[in-house]
Amino acid sequence: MSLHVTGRATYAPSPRNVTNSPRNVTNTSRNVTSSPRNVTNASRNVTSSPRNVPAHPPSGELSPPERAVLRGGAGGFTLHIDLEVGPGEVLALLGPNGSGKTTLLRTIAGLHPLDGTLTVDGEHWSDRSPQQRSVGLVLAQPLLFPHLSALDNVAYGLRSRGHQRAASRQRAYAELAAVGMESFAAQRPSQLSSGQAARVALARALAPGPKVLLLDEPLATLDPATRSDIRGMLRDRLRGYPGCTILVTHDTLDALTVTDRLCFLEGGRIVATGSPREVVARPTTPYAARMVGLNLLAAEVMDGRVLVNSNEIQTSARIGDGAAWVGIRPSAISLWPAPPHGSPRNLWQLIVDGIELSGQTARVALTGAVDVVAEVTTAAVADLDLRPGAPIWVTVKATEVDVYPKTGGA
Ligand SMILES: Nc1ncnc2c1ncn2[C@@H]1O[C@H](COP(=O)(O)OP(=O)(O)OP(=O)(O)O)[C@@H](O)[C@H]1O
Repeated sequence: MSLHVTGRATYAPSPRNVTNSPRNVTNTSRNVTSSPRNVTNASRNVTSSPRNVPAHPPSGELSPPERAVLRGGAGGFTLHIDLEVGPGEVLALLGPNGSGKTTLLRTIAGLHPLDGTLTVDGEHWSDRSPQQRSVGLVLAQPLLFPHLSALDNVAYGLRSRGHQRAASRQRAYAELAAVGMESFAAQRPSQLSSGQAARVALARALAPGPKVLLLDEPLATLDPATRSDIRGMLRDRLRGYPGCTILVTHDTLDALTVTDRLCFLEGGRIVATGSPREVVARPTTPYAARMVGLNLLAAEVMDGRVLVNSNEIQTSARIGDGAAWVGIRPSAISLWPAPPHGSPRNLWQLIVDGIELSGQTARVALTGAVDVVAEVTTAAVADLDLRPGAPIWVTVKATEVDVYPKTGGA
């Protein structure tokens, strides 16, 4: 099973979009909460539930932020995509708000038109209706049918595809067992915790054996402890799934621990891809660097000298001339009240821009000749009397500065 999607998906700038937009159907909170039908079979949203499709919402009915989202901004939006997902591969789709992640999922599910081609398992899907696509979908809200048991929620997709009741329930039971929920088979959604409901939602999406599994921030609404639990379950369950999975997330841990490959979207384009290991070691976009907590500086290498904002950076790395990235781990940055002496190192006097505490560690944003974040102990914050606006001496050993070409890395 493999998936290849290439082409464009566009939202026109015209406000007329509001009346036709598929986004009206699945993504506004009104639709999501009003009908669980939205979830189990993406196609149903569009065709079979008029309740969900406000044909001509009176202009006063939408709030200004809702209208802005539906319009896609004054200039509209175009997703340019060329993406392959291999058999059994779990791909993380990452990027800032509005970069096109959900649009890509919707395009694959057939809920948004594609000007291009989509092949899955060698079959052309571009002209198929959403109903004809073998897609499982999980959203942030599990949206289970409240009047059905967990078992019948999971069996629903099979039943609606014409499978016998007994066979559907047997399969549904196996799917519940695969996510550790067999003992909750008879429970109604109102009797389940948020984590249990998330497990049932995954079982429901996988029960019909879809070729493609689309997960749009499935852990986003869970509390941290449940999230960590469900993240482990997701990783285990997906390991045995032969189809193609795309997981949209804003969470670094989800991306690094659940997926095989990371794909970064920005402004509707793929700007970087790489394995979790590659992205952690050498991110190539500021967004990716922030996600993995690395300082990333745009540099130019000229005659072997590495320049950031015309400041030379000392590094033991050697690369050819041209555009490059400089990567510095926050923990490799040392702060001093006065300039220290010693081995070859970078020395700057910078200004403290902000301080964030997390347990025993503080992240100190620094600005000046270079803009970096340093990670120090909270004790150091007190000892150095760090506060926004204060000058501070900053060193980084040459051996701690990685330099790589802008075209390399992930
Ligand atoms: N129905 C629509 N009509 C017009 N523009 C839309 C519509 N839906 C989304 N857009 C615009 O398309 C762009 C991409 O939106 P999309 O929801 O795909 O982003 P995203 O990366 O999933 O964002 P987030 O992380 O906030 O969920 C945004 O500029 C958005 O405003």
